[in-house]
Amino acid sequence: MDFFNYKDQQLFAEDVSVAEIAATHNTPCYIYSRATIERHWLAFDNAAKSHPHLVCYAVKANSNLGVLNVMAKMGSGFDIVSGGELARVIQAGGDPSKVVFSGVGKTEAEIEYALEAGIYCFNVESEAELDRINKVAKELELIAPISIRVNPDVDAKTHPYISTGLKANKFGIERERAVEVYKYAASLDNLNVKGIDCHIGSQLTEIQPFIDALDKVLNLIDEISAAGIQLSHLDVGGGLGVTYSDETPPQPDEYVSALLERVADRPNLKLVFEPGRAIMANAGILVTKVEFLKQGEEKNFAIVDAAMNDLIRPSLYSAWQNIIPVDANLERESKVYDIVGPICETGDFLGKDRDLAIAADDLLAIRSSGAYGFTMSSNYNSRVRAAELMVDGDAVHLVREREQLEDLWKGENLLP
Ligand SMILES: Cc1ncc(COP(=O)(O)O)c(C=O)c1O
Ligand SMILES: N[C@@H](CCCC[NH3+])C(=O)O
Repeated sequence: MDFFNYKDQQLFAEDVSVAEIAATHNTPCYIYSRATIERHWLAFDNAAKSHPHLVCYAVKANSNLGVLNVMAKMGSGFDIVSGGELARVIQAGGDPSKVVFSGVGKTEAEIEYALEAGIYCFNVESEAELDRINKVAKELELIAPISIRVNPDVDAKTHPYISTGLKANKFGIERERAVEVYKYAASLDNLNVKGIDCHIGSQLTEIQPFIDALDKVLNLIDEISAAGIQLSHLDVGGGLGVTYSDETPPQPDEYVSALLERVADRPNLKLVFEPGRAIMANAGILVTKVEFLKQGEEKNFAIVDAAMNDLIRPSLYSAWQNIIPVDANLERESKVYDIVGPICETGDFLGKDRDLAIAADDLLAIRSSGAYGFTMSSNYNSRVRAAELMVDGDAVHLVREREQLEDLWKGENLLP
């Protein structure tokens, strides 16, 4: 079921007309659907019911407090990569004891904050990090729960910028050295070695790389166990892809079932999932208004009021996201356009060569923008950041106000 759909050729978010939201809250704005978030999160959780598990939503995909609050209310765990994300989880009512802390560069201050908050586990990426966590835990007279992220050297067959499980990537510990590093971790007094972790990349559209990585990690768990270290959980990371155009990734329940099959003979090994994109991407759209249509010598441009600072995926990864009219009932001449923003970069585009029937002042919706949309936005060109709205049935909640131009324009005289 798609909660962003046309009714009488008008785009709706659940029960609310997108044009009405744009009229009230202005553009560009992100609109999220609560029902979609819940449906996607539950797809993971329900599919894993038969096995001990924890779904830890990857906060980096979308850290809006309203979004986190929807997840917290369902009992979700969270995968974080900074102290800032932990603060947001706590502010949104999330349970710190269900938080896993990933990332290669945790600072002492972040480790201290997470230890005091009582998180579930640190996913550790190097020996130097083990030493740092041990040191901070000792100073606080606490024991830090840890997993080690292992790099299984599996090709995720995704965009090179978002592939993380190859030897050439900065993430995790090489498979060959893993047992040795586990022994080292177990020798440190203020660490509790609880689990193992792996994450091979994002936007994976095939199941096989996940299975290959899992099999390698299960093998490793046996080796670690033979070395006298018993692990109680396996964090399989995130990375399940979504449909942006014609990709056919496995559905969350297929993905979870395929992984569960491999651990059926390990009923005490808790599985941790870290999905981000699969929950949020298609739970959000970015709405933008056409400012001008411009005829170039070789191309037609639709200059819109959203830009690469609002949604950087097309510029950064050449990502394709569907762009559709909010009102599909307008009489317009159809042309092929590049949809571009006002930023002073040739790379500032949201879509290229799109067949659209539009005119100035029309509204467009950029689909699949709920993940890695607002969280990767910036103030580049001193542009204000978009508002974020959450639709819940027929109610619309402003879950983050648009930044105000005045705040940017006030300026202070910083020179003596
Ligand atoms: C460690 C870790 N976990 C989870 C995720 C979430 O990934 P995705 O949004 O692809 O599910 C990422 C990002 O790729 C990650 O680096
Ligand atoms: N930001 C990326 C995904 C990176 C995943 C984070 N580990 C995207 O938009 O596709």
